[in-house]
Amino acid sequence: MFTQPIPTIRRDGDAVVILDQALLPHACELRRLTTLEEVATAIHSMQVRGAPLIGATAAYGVAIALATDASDARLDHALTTLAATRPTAVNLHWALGQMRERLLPLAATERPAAAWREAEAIHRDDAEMCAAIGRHGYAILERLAAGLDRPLRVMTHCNAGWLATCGAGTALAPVYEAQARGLAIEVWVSETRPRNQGLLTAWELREAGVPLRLIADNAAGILLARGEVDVVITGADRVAANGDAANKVGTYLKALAAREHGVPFYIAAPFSTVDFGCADGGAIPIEDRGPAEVCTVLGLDSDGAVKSLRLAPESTAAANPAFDVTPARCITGIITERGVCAPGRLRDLYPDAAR
Ligand SMILES: CSC[C@@H](O)[C@@H](O)C(=O)COP(=O)(O)O
Repeated sequence: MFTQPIPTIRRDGDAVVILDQALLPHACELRRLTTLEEVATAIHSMQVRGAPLIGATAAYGVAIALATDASDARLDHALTTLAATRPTAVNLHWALGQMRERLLPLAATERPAAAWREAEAIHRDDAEMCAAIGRHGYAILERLAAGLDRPLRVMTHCNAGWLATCGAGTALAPVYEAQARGLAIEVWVSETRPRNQGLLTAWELREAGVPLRLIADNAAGILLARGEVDVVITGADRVAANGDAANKVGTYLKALAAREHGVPFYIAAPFSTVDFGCADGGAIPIEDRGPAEVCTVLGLDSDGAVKSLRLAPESTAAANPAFDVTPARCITGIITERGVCAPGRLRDLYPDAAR
């Protein structure tokens, strides 16, 4: 199974150590989180990011919160605090729901150890789900590559690689599987303004030796129109019951262009990203992260120091919807750990799901 070059999160006694993604790809630092408040800040500020990783981190946050006080009131406080950190990725709420369900029936004395056990299980399961998504997605790539005398060209958006999960990633898991099996592949990576998660994708692919080309977000249309993309695969932060999928802002435009030019468009996501409680994409809450991220950019100065640079004058009005919703009609299929399905057929894969 894929091994993360640096664990995105790991337990360290009664704390966790995270890879701080706020500085990547310019600086690689680990951070130890020891309190509920530190975990909540790490999620909100995107030191940890990516729907599956946010879910696992929140689960560890509950375990950290219960270390000294495992009363009902403390559990409730931890769940409420963590639930308020980010609204769109449903994995957060799914993981907190799992923790609540397991811990609430237990006596307070039993909860701390059980909380760590459950958080570690969520962590482990996510890595396994990524591996299964990789295998199912690989079958699609292998089929599309049949007969080609050049590498298969995959386009992705945002970062849905190992950095966004506890394993190989979601959208990038099939890419890593292809690399492991020797299928020639190259990846178009869009920069993903305003937080530039595409730079994280470029970083992890380059480190892994997967050929890639970084593009400005707006270059996706011309590449799809020219026939320079064989397939688009992105992750998701929440998939509604009808298959509409919320993902990083900019995904929708890629899906529209892919449809126009007859290029297959796949969403890769585990069960923890599926929300049967949302009938369609209109019910998915979209995070607005405020104007500052749009008006600034993070980079390295000529002395090699990580700096935030102002792009637009201080008083410039800006809007920053962080996600958009791709309608099911623009999605060729959803790659899950249980297999691939048409967007409207998720229930067939999860007949046992309550929510
Ligand atoms: C594997 S998570 C889904 C991704 O495709 C993507 O939208 C994402 O990384 C989440 O966004 P982020 O805002 O960086 O936490």
